[in-house]
Amino acid sequence: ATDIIPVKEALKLPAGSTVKVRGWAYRRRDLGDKAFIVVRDSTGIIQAVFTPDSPSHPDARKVTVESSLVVEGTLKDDPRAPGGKEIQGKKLEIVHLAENFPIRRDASREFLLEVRHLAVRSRKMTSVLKIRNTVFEALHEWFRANGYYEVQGPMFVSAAVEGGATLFPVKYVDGSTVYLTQSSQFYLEALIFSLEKVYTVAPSFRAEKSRTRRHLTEFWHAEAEVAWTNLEGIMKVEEELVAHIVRRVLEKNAEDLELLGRKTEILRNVEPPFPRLSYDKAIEILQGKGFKVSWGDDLGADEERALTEEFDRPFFLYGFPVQAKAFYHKNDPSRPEVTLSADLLAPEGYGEIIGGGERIEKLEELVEKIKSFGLNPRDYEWYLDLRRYGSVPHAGFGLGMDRLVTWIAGLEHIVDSLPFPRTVSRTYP
Ligand SMILES: NC(=O)C[C@H]([NH3+])C(=O)NS(=O)(=O)OC[C@H]1O[C@@H](n2cnc3c(N)ncnc32)[C@H](O)[C@@H]1O
Ligand SMILES: [Mg+2]
Repeated sequence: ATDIIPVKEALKLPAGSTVKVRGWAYRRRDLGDKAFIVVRDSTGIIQAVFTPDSPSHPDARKVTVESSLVVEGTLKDDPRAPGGKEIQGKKLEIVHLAENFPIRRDASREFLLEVRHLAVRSRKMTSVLKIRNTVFEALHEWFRANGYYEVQGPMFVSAAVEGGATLFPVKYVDGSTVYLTQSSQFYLEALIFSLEKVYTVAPSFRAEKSRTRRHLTEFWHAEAEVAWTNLEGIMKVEEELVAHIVRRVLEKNAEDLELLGRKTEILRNVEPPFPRLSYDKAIEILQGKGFKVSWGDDLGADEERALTEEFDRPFFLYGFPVQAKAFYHKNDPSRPEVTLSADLLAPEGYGEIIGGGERIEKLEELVEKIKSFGLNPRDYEWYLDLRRYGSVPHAGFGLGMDRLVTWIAGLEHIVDSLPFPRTVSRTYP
């Protein structure tokens, strides 16, 4: 009996080989009395043709798109077929005859989101998911190879990390109101007193009102925290990590990047050290480009997009004004109006993929900062405790995994970077 092999392996065999593959009918058409079925499995697609002399010909003509099946036959070279080979079908087992598959080639973007549970079968989505897999795998690989411990923070939390405006309140079992986590940062800061270098990969939740191509309401957030280090130290971690991830995708997903039509030259520039641009200089550049920005303003997607035009690789934007960053950022002692913060911006218009910096390690300074932001120190009691018992200089960052995948894969919209996106207007399927 012939063993079932992946489509990708079958395509490597010489003409005349007997092959057996299984998967789903990706395409289906009849040409005269020949029944053509393009079989898809997780490794690729291959065309099979059944002619009237094959006992399976009647079944082949019954096959509908997305029917699950097993096909056996002899390989023949055919430059017109995908992968340059075609199976001369001998045997066909229909595992399940699909009902009328609702996705057509001209399906709208909105419809494809509505039936995302079926649209994930597309070759584009399959390639994106393989790239996403490599991004997550490479991130864990780098952290593990560099002495970090993987830890987990809670998803139910009691206070905002990144401002109250994007908190999702949840009615807890005891009737109290808690929130979905915006960031595991504070919990990582607690854990460095045990493990010194920690990271986590978990969902974070933001009730973002803005409909943009880079905001989700639930996104995958890789965060790290490192004791004894500073802004420069954490930027070095970030650039080595991102360079490692991009290198791995270039190594392992060349075919996927090609299927997506992704030009990869710029990804080959992703080697440390990344350029560093001060916020001051960024404001000058933007004003020079005609943007109506003044020093102190936060920078939005348009401003970031304009800045990325100055670079052909990811770059750090550092030294944000105090009022443009969250309360926990440490003020620069030599210039108290700015923080020891840095965002990492991806080129080609993608903008911010990482936010991070040095944390305030002195109790009094942190209490003052919390109050100056109009927040109540009592809401941050346990976080303040971390400054009462052997406080240390420390820094960390948060990397948006979906944004990173969007940039590396060269996607139009962040919703295309993960299987089941959650946005302002979508929580289905
Ligand atoms: N441990 C830390 O220092 C992380 C810090 N508390 C934090 O949450 N920073 S951040 O708000 O800039 O978010 C970090 C990154 O998280 C991503 N991010 C942030 N918000 C979103 C939304 N809404 N959708 C998708 N991705 C998002 C984006 O890449 C940001 O650069
Ligand atoms: Mg940010």
